[in-house]
Amino acid sequence: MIEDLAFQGSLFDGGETGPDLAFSGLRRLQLDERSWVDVCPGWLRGSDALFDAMVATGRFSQRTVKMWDSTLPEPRLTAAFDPELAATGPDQAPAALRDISAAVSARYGIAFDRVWVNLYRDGRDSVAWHGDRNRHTHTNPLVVTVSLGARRRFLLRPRGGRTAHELRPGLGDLVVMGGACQHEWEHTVPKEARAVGPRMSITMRHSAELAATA
Ligand SMILES: O=C(O)CCC(=O)C(=O)O
Ligand SMILES: [Fe+2]
Repeated sequence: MIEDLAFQGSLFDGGETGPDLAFSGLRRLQLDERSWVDVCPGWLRGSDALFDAMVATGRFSQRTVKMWDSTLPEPRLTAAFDPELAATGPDQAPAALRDISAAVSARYGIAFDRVWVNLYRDGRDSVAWHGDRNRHTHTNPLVVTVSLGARRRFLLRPRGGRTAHELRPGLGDLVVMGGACQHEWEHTVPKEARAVGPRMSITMRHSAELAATA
């Protein structure tokens, strides 16, 4: 099944993988006075090759989530990677992860050293409305997402409110959530009834605290 996903991933954005160090086309969506989302369409060239290389690591698995009294399988696959160990260490992660992490770290002035990758196999895979858990350990954390493969809806709403923004990241698009986004807003990748190809999201977070001025 995973091999099928790799094949389908190769239909979109071919060529050699590399981030756009100029971040050309980046625009900031100001959600309110305290929260924002940066969007840079097509930021990662050759995103297909990375999609395939990530699948080939064979590191994806299905975690479980606790819902009230029961434990359920999460409706997506996930894998953790250490960008420092990319290509060299036992992690066997594609070298592109290190380049991506270096590029966003330089741009945003903080080391993105925590990498989680999500694989939405089809429209049945999803993630429910949430703010990322690093909001409990960090003030106004930045959360970077690089999307590979098919476009999926990515929605934002004020915590507990109505959907206010819809993005459709895929194909190497970069999305960065910042300001109070994790505290005061929620995001989701909802299930889709129509046929959708597989999408992968590389999420990067920082373990250090941001400088007060950032
Ligand atoms: O797949 C995405 O773009 C979002 C993933 C996400 O929100 C998360 O893993 O916390
Ligand atoms: Fe999230």
